[in-house]
Parts: sequence; structure tokens; C-alpha cells
Amino acid sequence: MLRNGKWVENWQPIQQKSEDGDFIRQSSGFRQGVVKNAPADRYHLYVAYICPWACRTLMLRKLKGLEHAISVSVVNPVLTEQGWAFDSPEQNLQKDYMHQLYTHSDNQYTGRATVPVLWDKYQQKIVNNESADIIKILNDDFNHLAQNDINLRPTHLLEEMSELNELIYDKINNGVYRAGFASTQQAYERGYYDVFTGLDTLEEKLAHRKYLLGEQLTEADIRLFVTLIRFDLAYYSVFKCNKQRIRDYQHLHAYMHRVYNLPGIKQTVNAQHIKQGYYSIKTLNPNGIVPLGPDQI
Ligand SMILES: N[C@@H](CCC(=O)N[C@@H](CS)C(=O)NCC(=O)O)C(=O)O
Repeated sequence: MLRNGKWVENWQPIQQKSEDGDFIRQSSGFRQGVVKNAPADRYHLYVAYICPWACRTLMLRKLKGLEHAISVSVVNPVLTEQGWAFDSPEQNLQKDYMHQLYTHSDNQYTGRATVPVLWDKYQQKIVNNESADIIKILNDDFNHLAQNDINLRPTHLLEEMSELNELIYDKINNGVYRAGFASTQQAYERGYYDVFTGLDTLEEKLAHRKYLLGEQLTEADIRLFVTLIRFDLAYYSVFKCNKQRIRDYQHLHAYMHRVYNLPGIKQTVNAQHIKQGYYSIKTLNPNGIVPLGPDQI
């Protein structure tokens, strides 16, 4: 991580814990918006295919048809001693590491150099590093450039969606991390039970619905999909969420494939990066062996 603009931590991110051993997610440091009627060459996304938070921004970019307007850089799947690294110097400032883009934006930055990042190419600085903000920005503020007429935050569904988003975040998106990074048995069990009660609730909901809120795809589906697609590949095993796989849920499994088969979505999923990334977390998998399976998800 960065402390006052200096890279201080060794490669494995220190996971903040509560007194009871629960994993605590840190908050994001850059929370700005974009300019009105942004030109097509102004903004850029930095993402990792391993990262569910980053991939939800990639999904929005695809679904809205913003590929021509928002360029993308993808980091390598395995965190290095200096955090996220690029294969070759990235395209905006020719930097090798993500943390250099953070210190270029704020030379006193303290915090983790996470992805996703929404970058302003004109001002050469980070606009926002919170995926919840970024997906809202991509949905609401780029309609003049969007090639697809789709709104994932329809006003009449916002209230129901935000309730559902809370459940998805607490029990599922963050639940798998709370199980995976727990440092006591009790904390692990809290995470584990949250994950599976959450999945059971949504399995029931999806028995009668195409998407979480009915016929229309919404942001809630994006938020759920990114965890479902990583589940059998990584969370089931490396995060010990092993009551059952997504494959074993009739409705959730069909739904996951329904979303996966939407135009462009497959290109936001890279199973090899997901496995390499999660199985390289040394505290959870000291020898770094990456499993060959599953053959199918
Ligand atoms: N609040 C952030 C969380 C992003 C996040 O945790 N990203 C992880 C990858 S999944 C990361 O970049 N970790 C690097 C690190 O912690 O050093 C968001 O949703 O945008």
C-alpha cells in the first residue's frame, strides 16, 4: 500500500481485521465525477480481470456500447511486491505499476492502490476508484456517447434495486471475502452462512424471474453476476465457500449463463486470470498451485 505517497507494504495486501477476526474492507479515496458531455477520448479504465469490482465497470462499458469512448488497461492477474503491475508500460503515462498512477494523482496518497480506476486523460489523474460510483457514472453520464440504448438504473426500480444491492453486497460480494479472509473459525462461519443464505434467497427469487428485478436487466444483476462467475472457479475452494457450487443451484446457474451470454459479456470474463489471481494469494495458498479444473462452470 501507499503511505504519504511512498510504497510501503510488501506484496500481499494486509487485510484489515476487526477484533473478532472479521475482514474489513477499506474505503476508496477518489470519489469524483466526470465532466458534462465528456468527449470520446477523455476517460480510461484500469481494471483486473480477477477483480469482481473492476469487472462490473467493464460490464457496464460493454452493455452501454462505450468501447469506442472509454479505453482500458488490464493489469497482470498476480499482485507483485509492488501491487498491480502492467505487462508493458501502460498507455497513458508509461507506468509499470498501478501505485504510480495513484501517486501521480496525489503525491501524498495513503491507501491501497486498487482497481478499478477511472482515469482522466486530459488532467492525467484519477477521477474515481470506487466501482459503485464508476458503474453509476458509466450508466448515467455517458448517454451522449453510448451506442446502446440501455439503462441499468431505471427510476421506477431504483428503490427495490438498492435494497437488493445491499443484500448482494453484504451477503454475497463481500460475504465470500469475509469467509475467505477470516482469521477465526467464528468469523469464517459468519461469512460462510451469509453467503449461502444469500444465495438461497436469490435462488428462490430467480425461480420465477428472468433477472433479479423481473424482465429488465439492472445494476443488481451486474453486481451479482461478478461474484457468481468467480464462485466455482475460486471462492468455492480458495475462500472455503464449499457448501455447494453455483452449478448445483438450478436457477442461479441458468441465470448466470443467461447474463454470460449477453452480447459482449464473455469478453469481460477471463477464467485463467481469475484462477491465477486468487490462487496466488499466499496466505490462502502458500505453494501457489493453480488447480486445473473445473472443466465447466
Ligand atoms: N472499493 C473498491 C474495492 C476494489 C478492490 O478491493 N480491488 C482489489 C482487487 S479485487 C484490489 O485492487 N486490491 C489491491 C490491493 O488491495 O492492494 C471498489 O469496489 O472499487
